[in-house]
Amino acid sequence: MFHRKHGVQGMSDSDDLFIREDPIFVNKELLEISHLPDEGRIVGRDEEIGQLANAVNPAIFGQSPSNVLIYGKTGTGKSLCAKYVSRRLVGTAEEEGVDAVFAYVDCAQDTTETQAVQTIASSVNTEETEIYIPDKGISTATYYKRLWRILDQKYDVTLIILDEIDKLEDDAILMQLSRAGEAGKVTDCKIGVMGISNKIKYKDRMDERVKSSLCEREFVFPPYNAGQLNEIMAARNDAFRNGVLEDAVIPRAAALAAREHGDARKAIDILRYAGEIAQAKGAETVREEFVVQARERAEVDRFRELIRGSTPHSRYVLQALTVLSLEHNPEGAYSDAADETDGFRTTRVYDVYEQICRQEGADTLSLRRVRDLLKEHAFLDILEQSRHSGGSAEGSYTEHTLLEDPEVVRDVLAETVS
Ligand SMILES: Nc1ncnc2c1ncn2[C@@H]1O[C@H](COP(=O)(O)OP(=O)(O)OP(=O)(O)O)[C@@H](O)[C@H]1O
Repeated sequence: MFHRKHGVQGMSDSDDLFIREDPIFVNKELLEISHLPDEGRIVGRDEEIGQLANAVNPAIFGQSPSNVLIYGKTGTGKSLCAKYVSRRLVGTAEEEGVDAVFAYVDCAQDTTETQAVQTIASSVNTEETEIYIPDKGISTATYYKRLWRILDQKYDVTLIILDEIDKLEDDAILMQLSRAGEAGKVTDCKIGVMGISNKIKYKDRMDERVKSSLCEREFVFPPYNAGQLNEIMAARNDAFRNGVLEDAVIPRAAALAAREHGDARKAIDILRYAGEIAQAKGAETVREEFVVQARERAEVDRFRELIRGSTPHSRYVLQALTVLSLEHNPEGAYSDAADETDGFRTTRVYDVYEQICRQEGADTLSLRRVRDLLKEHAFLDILEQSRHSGGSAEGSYTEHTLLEDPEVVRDVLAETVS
């Protein structure tokens, strides 16, 4: 009986179990982070795009492009501009009769040399080469051999984008890529590397030889201001149905994102989440009040993304500061205003860090290394550092204040415990 009734209902032409038309979004892909906008939608990066293009320009004549390193805080358009310039370069080179290709590697995903070389080889390979690149099961050396053969056989120029290059376990692949030509492994194809990092000190860790060959040109992308974030979002407002997005939403989201980090990813996330909140509430329009809730969600996501693939010690250091912040400001007492919480001196953070290492059964890093890790977190606005003068007896010292909500940090760190 039930089946029959259900069947009849299912067959009627007005089954309202599913929503057939999204009432809020009409083209939601525009708000997906992986979406690569067209030129008209890239805002405030003309200069950076021009400089990058200039660095790789020789490639369109089949000559060696400069190797570049792009630095900047998260969400400043580094990956976007690198991919955009590479895509245009391949098109222009083709018009000039030069076979060009680019490969994109997310080094937070492909952290080992083998994974990275496999990704490059499989992304530039085509059926014509009749070379097989298995997902796994062959040695790193064999992946390289096959990669060099593909490059020689098919291309005049190859650009390799290594995003989050600092997440690579070591410099081995950089060494190989930078020396492929001179070592005679690849004779007919020029290789250019675009490294991307949000660790401003990354270069200091590089092997000297790799550094001199890979850092021919360096660019630093600044954070966006509210006006630019406004434009970036406005250029994608056709993700929403006509008339659904209330006028105050984008300016509010832009103001929030600019005040905190100038991060376009976060701004776009806020906009998408505000739409999803409207959907979930069955609201007819996306209202300004949804932006505040959306921001909280975007903040958690942003933090999760920031520490994705970070080293255990980088997380222990953060955990130490979080423990101190929570002790100082017990559950629920945290306020958004960072200046209401006191900072903690490096030595205090280090003491707690040592305890955490003991619990985790890990050896401790030196105080100097921990200081560097704290600096890296400060660059990404996870924490803030302030210098204090302790008087003649004490000398000056640094204090660290967590800028993220310590409860969010604690929860996200707990998810990623190895
Ligand atoms: N100038 C811009 N115009 C339009 N969209 C932008 C712009 N800059 C960034 N975006 C968008 O913001 C998001 C984040 O940008 P992107 O991934 O390039 O940042 P990133 O600097 O590489 O950050 P991360 O270091 O976290 O990887 C993407 O969806 C991108 O399309």
